[in-house]
Amino acid sequence: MNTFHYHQGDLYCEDISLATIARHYDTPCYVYSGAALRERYHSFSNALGDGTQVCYAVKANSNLAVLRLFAEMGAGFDIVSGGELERVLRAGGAPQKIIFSGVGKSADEIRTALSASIACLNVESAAELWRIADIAADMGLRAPIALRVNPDVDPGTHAYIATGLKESKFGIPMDAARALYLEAAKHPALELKGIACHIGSQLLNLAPLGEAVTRVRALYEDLSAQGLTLEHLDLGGGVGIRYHEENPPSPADYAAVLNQALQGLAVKRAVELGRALVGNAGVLLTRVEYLKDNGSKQFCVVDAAMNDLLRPALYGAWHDILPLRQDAAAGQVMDVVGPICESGDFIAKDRPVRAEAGQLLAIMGAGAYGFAMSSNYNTRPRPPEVLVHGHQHRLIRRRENWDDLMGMELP
Ligand SMILES: Cc1ncc(COP(=O)(O)O)c(C=O)c1O
Ligand SMILES: N[C@@H](CCCC[NH3+])C(=O)O
Repeated sequence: MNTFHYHQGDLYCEDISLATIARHYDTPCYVYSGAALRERYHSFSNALGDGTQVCYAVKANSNLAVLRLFAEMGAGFDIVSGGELERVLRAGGAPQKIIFSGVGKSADEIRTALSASIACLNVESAAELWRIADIAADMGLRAPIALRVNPDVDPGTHAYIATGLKESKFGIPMDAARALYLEAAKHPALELKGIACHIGSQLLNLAPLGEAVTRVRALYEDLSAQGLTLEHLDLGGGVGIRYHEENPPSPADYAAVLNQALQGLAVKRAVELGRALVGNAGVLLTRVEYLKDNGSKQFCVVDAAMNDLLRPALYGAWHDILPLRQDAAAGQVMDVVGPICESGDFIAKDRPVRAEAGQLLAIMGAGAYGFAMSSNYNTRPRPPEVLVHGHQHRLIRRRENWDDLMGMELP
């Protein structure tokens, strides 16, 4: 699907030029394609088939309108906080399709999740398991749980987003999990539902995932042999996308890896996909403020910064930058930087960009972990978010104003 494409020299999102959107909402501004969000969800859910519940990982992009769109298509949700639970419920997500991951669930978050009757809490330590059991007993309920296991595989991704190595804070080591399941099975306030696992994000090679799923299967079969039959396997998320020249796995490749590792096993499956569903459905529009020549180095200073899109500063991540008006002339090699007072505030380093002051640019691949990781650093208002459907555009979150930024009234 050609979501973002040039038409007569102008960059379009679906049937509307991004320059029209930039004029309407000003910059910086996030723009998402409704058609691309739908297409990505359907591609994955069709490839994975009926036995697999696709749970959208809310952390990637938690805009309420985006969540509603996924809820309407039948998605479940993977949440990691009470705030994300509140968002999913407000967006109309079904509680019985919500799974709650994360290493540090507070007592309040656990109580709220149990009151909402969500599908499953993915437990990341023995201490958390017994906290959940105590709270559920106190509420007179049985808590539906899975243990998130740490399969100790190297996902071959950026160290900050690898989660399934034994030195990472996530999950419970396989052997400890085996013993913990048998202990948990005796607790009257715990209902053992499944096994969960997630090895990392932006996976481009799925072999480590296949290995992890094979280890999860072995645990499942071992527990079954001991009389503990679980209902589902939650195989995490992490499918990578193309930011630059990567060759990411297709939904069919992903389904094939899971099917191969689970061949012949009749058990329900869930996946927790974030980036692969939203990453390439969104862009961040920005305007060039100044060109600056420091003698040895040229800079293109734009009005978007690390507070709007943190990925380049945090991971050295690459995002393509396209002009909204195509220009045949060759670009000049520059650093594309924002107005924030940090040398780490860059969108791109040593990038050929054809830019002049006032020109509009699109930072591509910004639909996942873009707005979701934005902040008010340097007291900058967070940008608006806009959803496109065909020629229609709709504001789905307004730009923050000074009152939003101040946070309090002085007496
Ligand atoms: C437990 C869990 N589930 C799902 C995700 C979503 O990952 P991704 O956006 O890479 O699909 C993450 C993030 O890595 C995660 O930690
Ligand atoms: N924030 C990361 C992904 C984190 C995945 C969440 N566990 C990124 O932008 O690539």
